Amino acid sequence: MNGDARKTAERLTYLSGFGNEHSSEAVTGALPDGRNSPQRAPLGLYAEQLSGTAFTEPRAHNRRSWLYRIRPSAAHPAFTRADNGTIRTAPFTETVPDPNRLRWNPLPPPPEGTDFLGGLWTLGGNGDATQRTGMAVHLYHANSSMDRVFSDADGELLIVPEHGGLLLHTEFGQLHVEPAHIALIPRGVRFRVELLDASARGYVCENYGAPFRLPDLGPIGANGLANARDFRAPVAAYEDVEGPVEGVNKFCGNLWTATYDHSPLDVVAWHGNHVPYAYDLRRFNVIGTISYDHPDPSIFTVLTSPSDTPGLAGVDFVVFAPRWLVGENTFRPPYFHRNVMSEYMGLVEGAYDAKTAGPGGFVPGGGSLHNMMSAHGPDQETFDRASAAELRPQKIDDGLAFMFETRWPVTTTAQAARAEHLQRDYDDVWSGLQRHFRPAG
Ligand SMILES: O=C(O)Cc1cc(O)ccc1O
Ligand SMILES: [Fe+2]
Repeated sequence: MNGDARKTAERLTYLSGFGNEHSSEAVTGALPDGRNSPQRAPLGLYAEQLSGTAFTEPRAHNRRSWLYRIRPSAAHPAFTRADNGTIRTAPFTETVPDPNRLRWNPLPPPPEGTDFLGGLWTLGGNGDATQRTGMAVHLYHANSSMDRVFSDADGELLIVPEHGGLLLHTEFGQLHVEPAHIALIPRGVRFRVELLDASARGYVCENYGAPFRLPDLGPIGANGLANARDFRAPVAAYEDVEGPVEGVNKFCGNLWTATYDHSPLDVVAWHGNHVPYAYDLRRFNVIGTISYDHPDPSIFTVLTSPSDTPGLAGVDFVVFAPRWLVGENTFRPPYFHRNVMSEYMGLVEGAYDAKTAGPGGFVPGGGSLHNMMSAHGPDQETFDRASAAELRPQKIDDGLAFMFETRWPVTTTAQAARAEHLQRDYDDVWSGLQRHFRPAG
């Protein structure tokens, strides 16, 4: 337990909103007035732009921030290659794409002294980081805080803690996340992860494509799903540390390291819209049927990374949050289906309404992969129970599951395909489904 860090974490204040032009200064007067790059930036700081989209992308999607820092990021020696550990990056070519339904138990505990970066373990993904397409699914299990600073040039990181609180020290300031929260670290933003508990476990979606944004709401209207004001951006906070600090950079799939002679988390003020966020998934405004049928899970989209085809996401982040089920004459759990999209699902707490809970099932920290067109849906127990249930209004409040849903099939890494914690009997959850057909009615 890290008491001091927890106190710091609990006292943090934040800026509200998603995609705004935020601005923050840790020292009054550090932000230049009326221009981004004056001849001499205030307080002897260096001005630096960090781009999240091409300069020329449409204004509505353009992402960039201006950072005012003690030293410019350019002040570093050459990077040299470091061991990639258990991190893999797209293209994923270690195995062939698998049409089977796959499910894993949680990652086993790592050796003592494993930090967030060392504890990152790639399950699989798609696309190509050098083409800025696709995504990766990683898990993490760590028992030590980072004393190095990480940045990912390949994509943005959506962190979904399942166990253990995290204090994220980023260039933009600090963010505190606990299980049932998410953190979003944009491409290239440097950060280190301090653990608030003895260990930390969770999931990471690495998005190589367009930055995650809030989905359009269409006929839902101007409010609902994840409300922008519930996203929290950090206030500026800087480390004024002289002395060696290791910086690790993931670039086109490989880790590279350099020893800085100062902390690169030295941003005294910033403004812009390419910023990290935290969001509490319990704030998600769940919308569902108040008449009949089970709505498609797109209604639960928190964030989407669009591709070049409207409506076809590179990856959607979808949450199955506590909600009421009231559908009349309706099979209420997720239906049987074959989806053209590929679905990786994880569980933050409790149980999921399409799967029986318990050891050997879909458990917190575990995950399932239903690749495109794979036939899946409720397991036999769930089907039998829900087909016979009395359809009173029913509150689902015993779990928090999520899905990374992507337009491309997910190819697993060799370590995921061979993992000890892969459930080799997963198909059995559907094997007991009986025929009930009565041609005579
Ligand atoms: O497979 C799953 O459990 C995810 C899912 C949930 C749902 O409510 C409808 C479709 C779907 O793929
Ligand atoms: Fe599904």
